[in-house]
Amino acid sequence: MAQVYDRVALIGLGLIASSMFWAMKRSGLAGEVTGYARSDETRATAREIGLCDVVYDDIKDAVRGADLVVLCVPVGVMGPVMAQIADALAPGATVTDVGSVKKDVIEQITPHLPEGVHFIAGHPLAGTEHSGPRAGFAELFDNRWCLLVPPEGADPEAIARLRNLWEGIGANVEEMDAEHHDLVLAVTSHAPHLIAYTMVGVADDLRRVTDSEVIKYSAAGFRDFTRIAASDPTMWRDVFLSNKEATLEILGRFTEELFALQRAIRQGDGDHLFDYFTRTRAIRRGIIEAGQDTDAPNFGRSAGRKL
Ligand SMILES: NC(=O)c1ccc[n+]([C@@H]2O[C@H](COP(=O)([O-])OP(=O)(O)OC[C@H]3O[C@@H](n4cnc5c(N)ncnc54)[C@H](O)[C@@H]3O)[C@@H](O)[C@H]2O)c1
Ligand SMILES: O=C(O)C(=O)C[C@]1(C(=O)O)C=C[C@@H](O)C=C1
Repeated sequence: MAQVYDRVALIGLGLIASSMFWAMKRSGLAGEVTGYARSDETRATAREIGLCDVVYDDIKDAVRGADLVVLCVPVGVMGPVMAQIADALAPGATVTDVGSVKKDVIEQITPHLPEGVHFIAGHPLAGTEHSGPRAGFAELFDNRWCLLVPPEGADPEAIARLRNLWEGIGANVEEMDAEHHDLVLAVTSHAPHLIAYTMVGVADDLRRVTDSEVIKYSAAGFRDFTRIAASDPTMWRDVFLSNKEATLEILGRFTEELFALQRAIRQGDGDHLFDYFTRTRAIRRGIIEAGQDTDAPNFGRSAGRKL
Protein backbone atom coordinates (compact mmCIF):
# COMPACT_ATOMS: atom_id res chain seq x y z
CA MET A 1 0.00 0.00 0.00
CA ALA A 2 1.27 3.50 -0.76
CA GLN A 3 2.56 5.54 2.17
CA VAL A 4 0.04 8.16 3.38
CA TYR A 5 2.19 9.93 6.00
CA ASP A 6 5.98 10.18 6.31
CA ARG A 7 6.04 10.56 10.06
CA VAL A 8 3.22 9.74 12.49
CA ALA A 9 3.43 10.58 16.21
CA LEU A 10 1.36 8.57 18.69
CA ILE A 11 0.75 10.29 22.03
CA GLY A 12 -0.35 7.99 24.89
CA LEU A 13 0.85 4.45 24.24
CA GLY A 14 -2.13 2.33 25.28
CA LEU A 15 -4.57 -0.05 23.58
CA ILE A 16 -5.57 2.24 20.70
CA ALA A 17 -2.11 3.70 19.97
CA SER A 18 -0.45 0.29 20.04
CA SER A 19 -3.15 -1.20 17.79
CA MET A 20 -2.71 1.70 15.35
CA PHE A 21 1.06 1.13 15.39
CA TRP A 22 0.84 -2.59 14.60
CA ALA A 23 -1.85 -1.96 11.97
CA MET A 24 0.24 0.79 10.31
CA LYS A 25 3.25 -1.55 10.26
CA ARG A 26 1.09 -4.27 8.72
CA SER A 27 -0.13 -1.94 5.96
CA GLY A 28 3.02 0.12 5.33
CA LEU A 29 0.95 3.33 5.26
CA ALA A 30 3.24 5.32 7.52
CA GLY A 31 6.97 5.93 7.23
CA GLU A 32 8.42 6.48 10.68
CA VAL A 33 6.16 6.16 13.71
CA THR A 34 7.26 7.96 16.86
CA GLY A 35 5.69 7.67 20.29
CA TYR A 36 5.47 9.35 23.64
CA ALA A 37 4.16 8.01 26.94
CA ARG A 38 3.93 9.88 30.20
CA SER A 39 5.38 7.25 32.50
CA ASP A 40 8.92 5.82 32.45
CA GLU A 41 7.41 2.38 32.85
CA THR A 42 5.24 2.63 29.71
CA ARG A 43 8.13 4.04 27.67
CA ALA A 44 10.35 1.16 28.85
CA THR A 45 7.67 -1.40 27.92
CA ALA A 46 7.19 0.23 24.51
CA ARG A 47 10.94 0.07 23.80
CA GLU A 48 11.09 -3.54 24.98
CA ILE A 49 8.28 -4.75 22.69
CA GLY A 50 9.25 -2.58 19.69
CA LEU A 51 6.17 -0.39 19.94
CA CYS A 52 7.06 2.68 17.79
CA ASP A 53 10.21 3.19 15.74
CA VAL A 54 11.42 5.75 18.28
CA VAL A 55 9.99 6.39 21.76
CA TYR A 56 10.77 9.88 23.08
CA ASP A 57 11.05 10.99 26.72
CA ASP A 58 9.88 14.48 25.72
CA ILE A 59 6.44 14.95 24.18
CA LYS A 60 7.58 17.85 21.96
CA ASP A 61 10.40 15.76 20.47
CA ALA A 62 7.86 13.07 19.58
CA VAL A 63 5.70 15.45 17.50
CA ARG A 64 8.45 17.55 15.88
CA GLY A 65 8.45 17.00 12.11
CA ALA A 66 5.39 14.70 12.21
CA ASP A 67 2.83 15.16 9.43
CA LEU A 68 0.22 13.35 11.55
CA VAL A 69 -0.14 13.51 15.34
CA VAL A 70 -2.65 11.16 16.96
CA LEU A 71 -3.78 11.95 20.52
CA CYS A 72 -4.54 8.59 22.17
CA VAL A 73 -4.96 9.76 25.77
CA PRO A 74 -8.11 9.73 27.96
CA VAL A 75 -10.66 12.35 26.87
CA GLY A 76 -10.27 14.35 30.09
CA VAL A 77 -6.67 15.34 29.24
CA MET A 78 -6.91 16.03 25.49
CA GLY A 79 -6.78 19.83 26.00
CA PRO A 80 -3.75 19.87 28.33
CA VAL A 81 -1.86 17.45 26.07
CA MET A 82 -2.64 19.59 23.01
CA ALA A 83 -1.39 22.66 24.90
CA GLN A 84 1.90 20.85 25.61
CA ILE A 85 2.61 20.02 21.94
CA ALA A 86 1.18 23.12 20.19
CA ASP A 87 4.43 25.05 19.66
CA ALA A 88 6.33 21.98 18.40
CA LEU A 89 3.88 21.12 15.60
CA ALA A 90 5.06 21.43 12.01
CA PRO A 91 3.13 23.84 9.73
CA GLY A 92 0.74 21.83 7.54
CA ALA A 93 0.63 18.91 10.01
CA THR A 94 -2.66 17.25 10.92
CA VAL A 95 -3.68 16.60 14.52
CA THR A 96 -6.33 13.98 15.17
CA ASP A 97 -7.57 12.14 18.24
CA VAL A 98 -9.25 8.81 18.98
CA GLY A 99 -11.34 9.92 21.96
CA SER A 100 -14.70 8.33 22.68
CA VAL A 101 -16.43 11.72 23.00
CA LYS A 102 -16.25 14.42 20.34
CA LYS A 103 -17.92 17.73 21.28
CA ASP A 104 -15.98 18.24 24.51
CA VAL A 105 -12.70 17.01 23.01
CA ILE A 106 -13.03 19.41 20.06
CA GLU A 107 -13.74 22.26 22.51
CA GLN A 108 -10.65 21.32 24.52
CA ILE A 109 -8.28 21.03 21.54
CA THR A 110 -9.37 23.88 19.24
CA PRO A 111 -8.16 26.84 21.37
CA HIS A 112 -4.59 25.48 21.34
CA LEU A 113 -4.44 24.84 17.59
CA PRO A 114 -1.66 26.85 15.92
CA GLU A 115 -2.27 28.65 12.62
CA GLY A 116 -1.64 26.34 9.64
CA VAL A 117 -2.17 23.08 11.53
CA HIS A 118 -5.21 20.97 10.58
CA PHE A 119 -7.42 19.32 13.17
CA ILE A 120 -9.78 16.48 12.31
CA ALA A 121 -11.34 14.69 15.26
CA GLY A 122 -11.80 10.93 15.02
CA HIS A 123 -13.13 7.92 16.88
CA PRO A 124 -12.54 4.27 15.99
CA LEU A 125 -15.51 2.21 17.19
CA ALA A 126 -13.32 -0.67 18.25
CA GLY A 127 -11.79 -1.62 21.54
CA THR A 128 -11.48 -4.22 24.23
CA GLU A 129 -11.56 -4.19 28.02
CA HIS A 130 -7.75 -4.25 28.08
CA SER A 131 -5.50 -1.21 28.25
CA GLY A 132 -1.84 -0.27 28.16
CA PRO A 133 1.00 -0.73 25.65
CA ARG A 134 0.83 -4.53 25.54
CA ALA A 135 -2.93 -4.61 24.81
CA GLY A 136 -2.84 -3.64 21.13
CA PHE A 137 -3.10 -5.85 18.05
CA ALA A 138 -3.04 -5.12 14.31
CA GLU A 139 -6.52 -6.51 13.59
CA LEU A 140 -8.43 -4.34 16.10
CA PHE A 141 -9.86 -1.99 13.46
CA ASP A 142 -10.59 -4.57 10.76
CA ASN A 143 -14.18 -4.13 9.56
CA ARG A 144 -14.96 -1.66 12.36
CA TRP A 145 -16.24 1.85 11.90
CA CYS A 146 -14.06 4.89 12.34
CA LEU A 147 -16.02 8.14 12.60
CA LEU A 148 -14.31 11.35 11.49
CA VAL A 149 -15.58 14.70 12.74
CA PRO A 150 -13.95 17.46 10.68
CA PRO A 151 -14.62 21.07 11.67
CA GLU A 152 -16.50 23.30 9.24
CA GLY A 153 -14.24 24.39 6.40
CA ALA A 154 -11.66 21.66 7.08
CA ASP A 155 -9.13 21.03 4.31
CA PRO A 156 -10.55 18.26 2.06
CA GLU A 157 -7.03 16.98 1.30
CA ALA A 158 -6.29 16.59 5.04
CA ILE A 159 -9.58 14.71 5.52
CA ALA A 160 -8.88 12.46 2.54
CA ARG A 161 -5.41 11.54 3.86
CA LEU A 162 -6.75 10.65 7.29
CA ARG A 163 -9.55 8.62 5.71
CA ASN A 164 -6.95 6.75 3.63
CA LEU A 165 -5.00 5.91 6.77
CA TRP A 166 -8.02 4.52 8.63
CA GLU A 167 -9.24 2.59 5.60
CA GLY A 168 -5.72 1.28 5.08
CA ILE A 169 -5.62 -0.09 8.61
CA GLY A 170 -8.90 -1.90 8.12
CA ALA A 171 -11.69 0.47 9.17
CA ASN A 172 -14.82 1.67 7.37
CA VAL A 173 -14.91 5.46 7.58
CA GLU A 174 -17.92 7.79 7.90
CA GLU A 175 -18.10 11.51 8.68
CA MET A 176 -20.46 12.79 11.36
CA ASP A 177 -21.05 15.96 13.34
CA ALA A 178 -19.92 16.06 16.96
CA GLU A 179 -23.30 16.42 18.64
CA HIS A 180 -24.83 13.55 16.70
CA HIS A 181 -21.76 11.42 17.39
CA ASP A 182 -22.06 11.98 21.14
CA LEU A 183 -25.77 11.09 21.20
CA VAL A 184 -25.28 7.95 19.09
CA LEU A 185 -22.37 6.82 21.27
CA ALA A 186 -24.31 7.55 24.46
CA VAL A 187 -26.90 5.01 23.23
CA THR A 188 -24.59 2.40 21.75
CA SER A 189 -21.59 2.52 24.07
CA HIS A 190 -21.63 4.91 27.03
CA ALA A 191 -24.98 4.04 28.66
CA PRO A 192 -24.44 0.28 28.06
CA HIS A 193 -21.07 0.52 29.82
CA LEU A 194 -22.66 2.26 32.80
CA ILE A 195 -25.37 -0.40 32.95
CA ALA A 196 -22.73 -3.16 32.86
CA TYR A 197 -20.73 -1.45 35.63
CA THR A 198 -23.90 -1.20 37.72
CA MET A 199 -25.04 -4.78 37.12
CA VAL A 200 -21.64 -6.18 38.08
CA GLY A 201 -21.59 -3.95 41.17
CA VAL A 202 -25.05 -5.23 42.16
CA ALA A 203 -23.93 -8.84 41.71
CA ASP A 204 -20.83 -8.20 43.75
CA ASP A 205 -22.89 -6.72 46.60
CA LEU A 206 -25.20 -9.73 46.44
CA ARG A 207 -22.27 -12.12 46.62
CA ARG A 208 -21.07 -10.39 49.76
CA VAL A 209 -24.50 -10.55 51.34
CA THR A 210 -25.53 -14.08 50.51
CA ASP A 211 -22.17 -15.69 49.77
CA SER A 212 -23.86 -17.23 46.72
CA GLU A 213 -21.93 -18.18 43.61
CA VAL A 214 -23.01 -15.37 41.33
CA ILE A 215 -19.84 -15.25 39.26
CA LYS A 216 -19.19 -19.00 39.18
CA TYR A 217 -22.58 -19.81 37.68
CA SER A 218 -22.97 -16.71 35.53
CA ALA A 219 -24.24 -17.41 32.04
CA ALA A 220 -23.10 -15.76 28.81
CA GLY A 221 -25.01 -12.48 29.19
CA PHE A 222 -23.59 -11.70 32.60
CA ARG A 223 -20.09 -12.79 31.56
CA ASP A 224 -20.26 -10.16 28.79
CA PHE A 225 -21.21 -7.61 31.46
CA THR A 226 -18.17 -8.56 33.56
CA ARG A 227 -15.91 -8.16 30.51
CA ILE A 228 -17.27 -4.69 29.80
CA ALA A 229 -17.11 -3.74 33.51
CA ALA A 230 -13.40 -4.64 33.52
CA SER A 231 -12.70 -1.67 31.20
CA ASP A 232 -10.24 1.04 32.23
CA PRO A 233 -11.62 3.19 35.11
CA THR A 234 -9.77 6.37 34.05
CA MET A 235 -10.99 6.17 30.48
CA TRP A 236 -14.60 5.60 31.50
CA ARG A 237 -14.67 8.16 34.30
CA ASP A 238 -13.55 10.70 31.70
CA VAL A 239 -16.08 9.53 29.09
CA PHE A 240 -19.04 10.04 31.44
CA LEU A 241 -17.85 13.43 32.68
CA SER A 242 -17.10 14.52 29.11
CA ASN A 243 -20.33 13.26 27.51
CA LYS A 244 -22.47 14.27 30.48
CA GLU A 245 -25.50 15.74 28.68
CA ALA A 246 -26.09 12.97 26.13
CA THR A 247 -25.43 10.20 28.65
CA LEU A 248 -27.87 11.70 31.17
CA GLU A 249 -30.49 12.09 28.42
CA ILE A 250 -30.22 8.40 27.47
CA LEU A 251 -30.06 7.22 31.10
CA GLY A 252 -33.26 9.21 31.81
CA ARG A 253 -35.06 7.38 29.00
CA PHE A 254 -33.56 4.08 30.11
CA THR A 255 -34.79 4.55 33.67
CA GLU A 256 -38.33 5.31 32.48
CA GLU A 257 -38.44 2.13 30.39
CA LEU A 258 -36.95 0.13 33.24
CA PHE A 259 -39.64 1.38 35.62
CA ALA A 260 -42.34 0.44 33.08
CA LEU A 261 -40.93 -3.09 32.80
CA GLN A 262 -40.61 -3.29 36.58
CA ARG A 263 -44.29 -2.34 36.93
CA ALA A 264 -45.30 -4.91 34.30
CA ILE A 265 -43.48 -7.64 36.25
CA ARG A 266 -45.03 -6.55 39.56
CA GLN A 267 -48.53 -6.42 38.04
CA GLY A 268 -48.11 -9.66 36.10
CA ASP A 269 -48.62 -7.81 32.80
CA GLY A 270 -47.28 -10.52 30.49
CA ASP A 271 -48.59 -8.79 27.35
CA HIS A 272 -46.44 -5.74 28.04
CA LEU A 273 -43.33 -7.88 28.52
CA PHE A 274 -44.07 -10.05 25.48
CA ASP A 275 -44.71 -7.05 23.19
CA TYR A 276 -41.57 -5.30 24.41
CA PHE A 277 -39.35 -8.34 23.85
CA THR A 278 -40.92 -8.95 20.43
CA ARG A 279 -40.03 -5.38 19.42
CA THR A 280 -36.41 -5.69 20.61
CA ARG A 281 -35.96 -9.09 18.95
CA ALA A 282 -37.06 -7.57 15.62
CA ILE A 283 -34.35 -4.93 15.98
CA ARG A 284 -31.57 -7.54 16.25
CA ARG A 285 -33.00 -9.46 13.30
CA GLY A 286 -33.21 -6.24 11.29
CA ILE A 287 -29.54 -5.53 11.97
CA ILE A 288 -28.55 -8.95 10.67
CA GLU A 289 -30.83 -8.80 7.62
CA ALA A 290 -29.49 -5.34 6.68
CA GLY A 291 -25.93 -6.73 6.76
CA GLN A 292 -24.98 -4.34 9.58
CA ASP A 293 -23.72 -6.96 12.02
CA THR A 294 -20.05 -5.99 12.27
CA ASP A 295 -19.24 -9.43 13.71
CA ALA A 296 -20.60 -11.17 10.64
CA PRO A 297 -17.87 -12.49 8.32
CA ASN A 298 -19.29 -10.62 5.31
CA PHE A 299 -19.69 -7.23 7.06
CA GLY A 300 -18.50 -4.39 4.87
CA ARG A 301 -19.14 -6.29 1.66
CA SER A 302 -22.92 -5.95 1.59
CA ALA A 303 -24.61 -3.08 -0.21
CA GLY A 304 -26.20 -0.17 1.59
CA ARG A 305 -24.40 -0.45 4.91
CA LYS A 306 -24.99 2.63 6.97
CA LEU A 307 -24.78 3.50 10.65
N1 LIG B 1 -10.48 1.22 24.97
C1 LIG B 1 -11.42 1.36 24.06
O1 LIG B 1 -12.26 0.46 23.91
C2 LIG B 1 -11.45 2.59 23.19
C3 LIG B 1 -12.03 2.50 21.93
C4 LIG B 1 -12.04 3.65 21.12
C5 LIG B 1 -11.51 4.84 21.57
N2 LIG B 1 -10.96 4.88 22.83
C6 LIG B 1 -10.40 6.18 23.27
O2 LIG B 1 -9.03 6.13 23.01
C7 LIG B 1 -8.28 6.86 23.98
C8 LIG B 1 -7.21 5.96 24.56
O3 LIG B 1 -7.81 4.83 25.12
P1 LIG B 1 -7.01 3.46 25.34
O4 LIG B 1 -8.03 2.39 25.46
O5 LIG B 1 -5.92 3.32 24.35
O6 LIG B 1 -6.43 3.75 26.79
P2 LIG B 1 -5.13 3.19 27.52
O7 LIG B 1 -5.37 3.37 28.97
O8 LIG B 1 -4.79 1.83 27.02
O9 LIG B 1 -4.03 4.22 27.03
C9 LIG B 1 -4.06 5.59 27.34
C10 LIG B 1 -2.67 6.08 27.55
O10 LIG B 1 -2.66 7.49 27.78
C11 LIG B 1 -1.73 7.78 28.80
N3 LIG B 1 -2.04 9.06 29.43
C12 LIG B 1 -2.98 9.35 30.34
N4 LIG B 1 -2.92 10.65 30.68
C13 LIG B 1 -1.91 11.19 29.97
C14 LIG B 1 -1.34 12.50 29.89
N5 LIG B 1 -1.83 13.51 30.60
N6 LIG B 1 -0.30 12.68 29.05
C15 LIG B 1 0.19 11.67 28.33
N7 LIG B 1 -0.30 10.42 28.36
C16 LIG B 1 -1.33 10.19 29.18
C17 LIG B 1 -1.88 6.60 29.75
O11 LIG B 1 -0.76 6.49 30.59
C18 LIG B 1 -2.01 5.43 28.77
O12 LIG B 1 -0.73 4.95 28.40
C19 LIG B 1 -9.31 7.38 24.99
O13 LIG B 1 -9.59 8.71 24.72
C20 LIG B 1 -10.53 6.50 24.75
O14 LIG B 1 -11.71 7.19 25.05
C21 LIG B 1 -10.88 3.79 23.63
O1 LIG C 1 -15.61 -3.92 22.86
C1 LIG C 1 -15.32 -3.22 23.82
O2 LIG C 1 -14.73 -3.67 24.79
C2 LIG C 1 -15.68 -1.81 23.82
O3 LIG C 1 -16.14 -1.38 24.82
C3 LIG C 1 -15.40 -0.97 22.66
C4 LIG C 1 -16.12 0.35 22.58
C5 LIG C 1 -17.64 0.10 22.51
O4 LIG C 1 -18.37 0.50 23.37
O5 LIG C 1 -18.05 -0.51 21.52
C6 LIG C 1 -15.79 1.19 23.76
C7 LIG C 1 -15.51 2.49 23.68
C8 LIG C 1 -15.21 3.12 22.45
O6 LIG C 1 -15.12 4.44 22.41
C9 LIG C 1 -15.44 2.35 21.27
C10 LIG C 1 -15.69 1.04 21.35
